[in-house]
Amino acid sequence: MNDTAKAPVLQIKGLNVHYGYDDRAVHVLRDVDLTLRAGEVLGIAGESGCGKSTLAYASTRLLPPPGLITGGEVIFTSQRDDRRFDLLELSDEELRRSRWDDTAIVFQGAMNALNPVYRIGRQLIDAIAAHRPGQRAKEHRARAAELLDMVGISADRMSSYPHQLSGGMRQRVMIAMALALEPQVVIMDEPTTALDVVMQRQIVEQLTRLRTELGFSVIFITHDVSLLIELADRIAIMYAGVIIEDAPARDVRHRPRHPYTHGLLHSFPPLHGPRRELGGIPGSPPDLAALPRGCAFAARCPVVLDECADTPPTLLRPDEGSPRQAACLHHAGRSTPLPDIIGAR
Ligand SMILES: Nc1ncnc2c1ncn2[C@@H]1O[C@H](COP(=O)(O)OP(=O)(O)OP(=O)(O)O)[C@@H](O)[C@H]1O
Repeated sequence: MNDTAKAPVLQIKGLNVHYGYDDRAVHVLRDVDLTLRAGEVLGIAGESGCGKSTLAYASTRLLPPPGLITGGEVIFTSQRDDRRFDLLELSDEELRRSRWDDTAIVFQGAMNALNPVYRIGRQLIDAIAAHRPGQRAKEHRARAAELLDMVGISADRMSSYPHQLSGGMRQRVMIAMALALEPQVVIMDEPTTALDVVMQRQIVEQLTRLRTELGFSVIFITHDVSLLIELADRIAIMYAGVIIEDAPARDVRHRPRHPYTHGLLHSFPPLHGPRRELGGIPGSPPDLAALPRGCAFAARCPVVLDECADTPPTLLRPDEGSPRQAACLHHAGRSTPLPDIIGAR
């Protein structure tokens, strides 16, 4: 089955977020469209401040003030029954029922969200019991032990307090908690960033295995595109609050279309394969409160054209049915195969 043939499980459509109110509000997410398909790992990468966390929070209705969703839809389509709804339209009660059961979230620094005064077994059991009140305590306990085992932590650790576990183990407990109710979608925002490379690698491998075993879909957010290349089926690159490239991971790796993607790839050492020269991207992202009229990346772009200053590029497919999209004037209106402009220069 090709990438676009799988059923969509989460469709983010025209999502807009502002921070602040009145004429001082800053438009942070601008018309974001993104589709997560059944069983897929969709990676989202971009430098700090480009809106990745805002996207995760907004699409799960967890955006704290002064963030405000100012437009769009987040359609969840269950793969197990015939439920289909816009998460942004749910009542608080409906949202409470859907959260963790349909969509679970592991946030940045989630390992610090464990309560220091309760044993980890207790915290897992409480989370399961809150959503499965019909089950017996014995079943909750067995499920908690099974979940810990799934993430490679022995069940006798149930009686440990969070401070008795390493950072990597605590993060795995949080992943176990997210998987407790067998959600169909798991959103992970920088789940491995605070960990060392070895632990990061172990968690990513574990996640890949669990995804295959349990069949959930993942949105994995990180600033490290090299990590996504290992893990994701598809990668969306964000810059200044918009998606600027969305393509299968292998295409992002071998033939990035957007000069920003190309720059990101040369900002992190690859986890595998030949070494490449690390250049980084000179300059820094623009102030979202004062975006330029044309392409937001123009000032940093190594292949900028004159018209980039005035014409904002839109996310386009080279042709109907292509799994790739890029928002760059170099690619606008061209048919496949797109010339690899960046490589050619
Ligand atoms: N509470 C807030 N009030 C005002 N602006 C905010 C607030 N939180 C975030 N922003 C702005 O929104 C933009 C996007 O931030 P966001 O945290 O979503 O980016 P990110 O890509 O996840 O970055 P990081 O990787 O550093 O978490 C940034 O420019 C930030 O300054």
